[in-house]
Amino acid sequence: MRFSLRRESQHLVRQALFLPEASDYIASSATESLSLAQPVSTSPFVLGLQSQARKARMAINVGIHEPAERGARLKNTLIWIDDQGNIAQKYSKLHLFDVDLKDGPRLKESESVEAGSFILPPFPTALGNVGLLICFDLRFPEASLSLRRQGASLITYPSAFTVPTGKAHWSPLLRSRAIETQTYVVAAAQVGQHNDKRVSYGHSMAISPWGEVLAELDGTWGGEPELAFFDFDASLVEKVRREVPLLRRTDVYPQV
Ligand SMILES: O=C(O)CNC(=O)[C@H](CS)NC(=O)CCC(=O)C(=O)O
Repeated sequence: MRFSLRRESQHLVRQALFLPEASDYIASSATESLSLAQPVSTSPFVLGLQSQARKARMAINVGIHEPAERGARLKNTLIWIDDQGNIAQKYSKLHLFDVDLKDGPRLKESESVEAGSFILPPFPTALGNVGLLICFDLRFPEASLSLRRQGASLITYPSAFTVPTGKAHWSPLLRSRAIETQTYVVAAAQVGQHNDKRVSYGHSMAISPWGEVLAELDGTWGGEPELAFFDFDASLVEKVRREVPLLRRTDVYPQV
């Protein structure tokens, strides 16, 4: 599932493409996932995207797997390829998805993945200051609030949500993160059946800092990747923050 973002000015159209978490592959076991991971610098998948970004002069945000430095582990990593094709930023998922739902699925991300250890400070792009988080990170508002405090105007959550948790939580979580941080939220999502063990909920979404759903894809895999478009407007971020100032009571609760 693909997702795109467009910004237009009088003489210039700048675009960025947002792809889901684990866009390189979704494996059916920890062992298979470990065997498929490639270093970012030599991964044909990543090199191909870098070359496309360079040709199209378009930034690409994409989730991939990479081998961890130590041991037989992976990192669940998100990279920002700039419009010159360089890997400009890299973030690894902080919160690992270990769940055991009675009616399924059971997933233990920590069996193969080593958690990241830092929040990447938001970085300037044609779409304002972008903050990177991944999928299950969506359930931890501390991370997005920290990015907001550090100046983010857009936060991405590339995802591969499960169907039951997606039905129950996906849209309210995304809208809550956008409303409480007053940032754009972009969540490109895997969709459909990957293998015997994995199905993803889909419903890629872009949400405004006011909480409005600007673009949404459905939860069905039609055999071809789909694109949704929205426009980024930096002045809307300023407007929402000016109209509804969120002054925190950090004398009462901790600042994150
Ligand atoms: O496994 C891979 O290769 C890629 N990683 C994922 O798909 C991850 C870990 S299993 N999925 C999630 O975090 C879903 C979160 C979710 O569904 C929720 O928070 O409800």
